[in-house]
Amino acid sequence: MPDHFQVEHQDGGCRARTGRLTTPHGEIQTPIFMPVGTNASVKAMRPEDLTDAGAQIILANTYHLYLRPGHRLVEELGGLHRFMSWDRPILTDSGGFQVYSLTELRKITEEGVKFRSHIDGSMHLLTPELSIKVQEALGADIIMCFDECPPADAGREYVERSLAMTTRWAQRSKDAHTRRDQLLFGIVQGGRFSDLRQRSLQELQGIGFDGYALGGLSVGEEKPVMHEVMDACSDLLPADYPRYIMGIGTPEDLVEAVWRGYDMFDCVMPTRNARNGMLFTSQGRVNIKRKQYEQDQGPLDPACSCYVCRNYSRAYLRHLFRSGEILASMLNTHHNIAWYLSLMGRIREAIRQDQFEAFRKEFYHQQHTTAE
Ligand SMILES: Cc1cccc2c(=O)nc(N)[nH]c12
Repeated sequence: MPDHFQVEHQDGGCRARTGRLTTPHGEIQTPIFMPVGTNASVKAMRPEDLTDAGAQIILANTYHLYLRPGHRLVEELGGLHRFMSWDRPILTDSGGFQVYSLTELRKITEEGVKFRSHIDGSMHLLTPELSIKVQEALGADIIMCFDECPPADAGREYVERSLAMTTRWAQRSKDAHTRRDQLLFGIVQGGRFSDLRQRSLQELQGIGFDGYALGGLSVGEEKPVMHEVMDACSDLLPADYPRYIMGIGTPEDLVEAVWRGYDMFDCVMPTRNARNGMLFTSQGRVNIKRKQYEQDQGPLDPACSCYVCRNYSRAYLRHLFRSGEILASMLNTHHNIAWYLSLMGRIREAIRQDQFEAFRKEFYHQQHTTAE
C-alpha cells in the first residue's frame, strides 16, 4: 500500500470505493471531481467561491502556463499556489494533449512535439523533460507524464506505435522528475484495444508511478467503447493506487466510472456548460435561456444548497444570461461546480453506507424522468 493513498471503504456490493490521497497541500477525499483551471483560473470563479463550493483540488495546464505567462515567471513569483492564491492541491496536465487539441501546426517526433503557439505563432518543442520541468516549476502537487493521446479513430497499428512512444516518454518523464514531494502519475493509452491498454499499464507499472490515469478517452469515442475501456482497465489498474480518468465527464459518466472503481475525474463540462446556460440539477439539465423560466420565482434546483440556489430565482438567472451579464457566467459556474462537487459528496456517502448500487439506479432515474 503506498503511503500517499489509502482505500478507506470498499462498497460491499460493487467496485466503488472511497479513499484518502495525501499531497503536499493537503488531503483529498476520493472519489473526487477536479474543476479545470487551465490558465491558473477556474473561469468566472474566485478561489473562495471554489472552497465554498467544496473544491478540494483543481487542475491547471502545462501547455497554457508554459506559453503564458511562462513557468519561470510563475516560479519567481512563488509558484502557482501563491500566484493564484489557492492553498489547496493542484494537479497539472502535462501538455501533450493540449498541443494536440489546440494547435493546427504540430509534429510528433521521438524527441517530443513541435508546435506553433496558438497565442503568438511562435514555434516550440515540448518534450517529456521540459513538461516535467514546467510542472515542477509551477509547483503542482500531482504532475502527469508526457503522453500522446491518439485520435479516437486511429487504427490499431498507429495506436500500437503511439503507445510504445508514450511508454518511452513515461520513462523519460520519471527520469526527469526530481521533486519527489510531488506525486507523478502515469497515463495509460492504447485506444479502444483492451490488449494494448493492458500492455500500456504493465509497462507503466514496470516503471512505477504514484497513480495511474486513463488517457485517450472522452475524445469522441462512442459511450459503449468508453465503458468497455473502463471495464477492461478497472480490473488491471492496481487497486491500492489512485485511479484517474482524464477528461471525464457528464454526471452520468462520473457515476458509471465510480461504479467501476475509479477515483479521480476532471472535465470542462460544468464550467463550459455554465457559460452557455446549460445547468445541472437534481431533476436533470436546465437550459436557463428558455422562455418557460421567464416568470419562474423558484430556485434553479430546490434540492441544491449552494449560494446561487439560496439567493436567486430562475427568472433572474435567465434575465442575466439573456442580457449577457458577466454575473450570469459567475452564478451559473458557481452552481454547476457546487452541484458536481455535491454529487461527489453524495457518492462518497453512498459508498460508505454500502449503498452505491442503489444510488446509481436512483440517480439514473432522477436525471431522466423530468423533461428538460
Ligand atoms: C485532459 C485529457 C483529457 C482526455 C485525454 C487525455 C490524455 O490522453 N492525455 C492527457 N495528458 N490529458 C488528457
